[in-house]
Parts: sequence; C-alpha cells; structure tokens
Amino acid sequence: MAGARAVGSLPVPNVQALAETCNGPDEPIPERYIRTEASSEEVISNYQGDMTIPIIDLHKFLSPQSSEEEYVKLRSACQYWGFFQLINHGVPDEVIANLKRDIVDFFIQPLDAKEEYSQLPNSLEGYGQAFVFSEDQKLDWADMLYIQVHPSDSRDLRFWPTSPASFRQSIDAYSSETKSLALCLFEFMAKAVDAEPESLLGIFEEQPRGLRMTYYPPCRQADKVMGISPHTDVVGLTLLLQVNDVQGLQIKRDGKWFNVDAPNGALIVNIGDTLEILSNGKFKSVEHRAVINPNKERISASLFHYPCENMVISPLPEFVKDGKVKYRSISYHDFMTQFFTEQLDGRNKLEILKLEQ
Ligand SMILES: O=C(O)CCC(=O)C(=O)O
Ligand SMILES: [Fe+2]
Repeated sequence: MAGARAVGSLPVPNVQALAETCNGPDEPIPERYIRTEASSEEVISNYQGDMTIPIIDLHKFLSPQSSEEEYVKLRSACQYWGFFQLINHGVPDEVIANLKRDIVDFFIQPLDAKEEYSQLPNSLEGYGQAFVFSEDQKLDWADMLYIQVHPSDSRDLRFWPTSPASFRQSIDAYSSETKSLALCLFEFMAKAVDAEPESLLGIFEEQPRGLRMTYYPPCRQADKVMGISPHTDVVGLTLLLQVNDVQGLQIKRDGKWFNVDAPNGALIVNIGDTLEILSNGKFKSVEHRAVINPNKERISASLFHYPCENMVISPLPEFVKDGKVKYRSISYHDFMTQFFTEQLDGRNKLEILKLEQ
C-alpha cells in the first residue's frame, strides 16, 4: 500500500497449508486462530426491501431520464450503507474473467511456487498475511497477495507473479479498465451531495492504487475462525471483486452483520475512512468482515484507491457548506501508521478524529 512499503508484517504460517493439515471436524485449530466473536453476534442473511444493499447502475447516470433517481440512490447508499453494488460498470467481462481465472490459478499452485513472491521485511507487498504486528495478536484465516498497481512506475515486479503466464497482463488490464470507472464514481458521488464534481477527482486522480487478492481456505469449524477481522478501509475507495462464487463478506449495520451477496458481474464499492473525512461524514466508512465457508475456499480481490501519501486529510470546504467541520485533520501518513501499528489500542480510528458537535 502506499505506506505499506514502510510497514512490515511479522511472519506467520501459511493458512492454506495449515488448513490442509487441520481440516477434520474435530481437528484442533491453533489457538491464535480461534475467534469466539465469530459466532457470537447476530447475522442477517435473507434480508429484503429496505435492508438490501443498494444496487447502482452506472448507465443510468448517462441519461437525463434516469440520472436523477440514480443520484438519489447513490447518495443514500453512500450515506447509510457505505457500500453498494455496481452494475453496468463498463469493465469488460473478459477483463474480469481473465483476472479471476489467473488469481484462482495462482493460489492453487504449490506453496513453494507462491513463496517465490513472499513479502519481504518492511513491506506488505507480495504473498503473505496482512497486518501482523504482535506475537499475541489473533490471526485471520486467510493468505493474500498484495501489489501496488498504479502509478506504473511504482510497480515492484518482484511481487508480480509470472505464473500463470498471463497474470501480469490480466492485472494490468484490470487496473487500466477500472481507472476511469473509479474517477467517474468520485465525480458522481460528489455530485450526489451537491458538491463540485471535480472536488474528489482532484484528490484521487493519478494517486496510488493497490490490489489485494485474498484467499480464504475452507475450515470445517468455520464458526471458530475469521477470514478478515472487522475493520473499515483506511483508503478513499475500494472496488471489491468476488473472484469465485463463494460469499463471505458481511457488513455491520445497526449492530448486526449483514451478508453481502454479490450478483455475478457486479463490483462491490466500499467507502473508506479517508472519504468519510473528506466528505465531512456525508459518506460513511462502514465496518465489514469476511467469514469462512466450511467446505469451499473463497477468493476476493480488493482494489484500494489511496490519496497522496503526503496529504493532510480534513473535510473539504465543498462538503462543509451547510454545517460544521466534524473531523480533525490528520496527515494520511499518520492515520495509516496508527492503523498498521495498532497504536489505536482497540479504539476506532475514525471516532478519535470526530469533533464534538
Ligand atoms: O474479501 C472480502 O470480501 C473483503 C476484503 C476486505 O475487506 C479488504 O480487502 O479490505
Ligand atoms: Fe475491507
């Protein structure tokens, strides 16, 4: 990640290999992976009507007949859900299919082939696990391959697999095809709350983007482990692709966890903390997690859109026209370092920036 370059993760066992050794119904799972909270909170699966995560149709913004209604939906999605599913997003099916195929083919390789791309100390790029900063931290049931994809000259090809042979090209194509999509979204999101359409574009255009491909092995005792711990994304915006057909993403709303069932072909868009601050809270960065399937592996790919690392993030005047500034300013670098080094001590990183109103 921009900044992930300066932060390293402690080495921990490969979870895919571990899962193969303890996949019986009663096989003990190492203590560091046992998460009692995984099954202790209510999960809502078959929700309907008002409780459905919004679906936004990008085509509809292009015609005056349908755009008004779509802006209202987008505004409410960003304000109340912090997540939406995007259809007719314009990323060619073939580009998505190629990326999905190559990610699957990468992870099914033997461990030593993947370990050629292992994370190095002081970097989160490469193959390994995310954010392990202490020896007694609980661990997630997942492995990942993380690479910075933009700008092109920041790519560290040591971590870009050459096997499968088309992988680099598939990642490159996905990165370029999603570039204009994200910029369109920034523009439409600003417009949706009557801010200057250029206001967010100016901040995110040409800034770093990173792709995290996450492999969640199955676990027969799925309710005892957690794929990704509850978190909010620090970044501006995340585009999430469900790589195989296994669901597992859950988002928190009114104290309950909701399953997100992504329809085939949709991208899931997720607002990060940076965008919540920039928008003065008009957009919400919502807590989410990923749970494990007892029988099947799950794979996802998160494309993170960062602001400039030197930037001081604070509410943009465009988004404060009608009220008070709700967040303290913080440099993006400090914000992210707090997160990666767990200086927060369990406190929510956004809450501590909120100003008394
Ligand atoms: O795998 C998922 O669905 C969620 C991944 C995620 O939250 C992240 O990469 O930040
Ligand atoms: Fe996330």
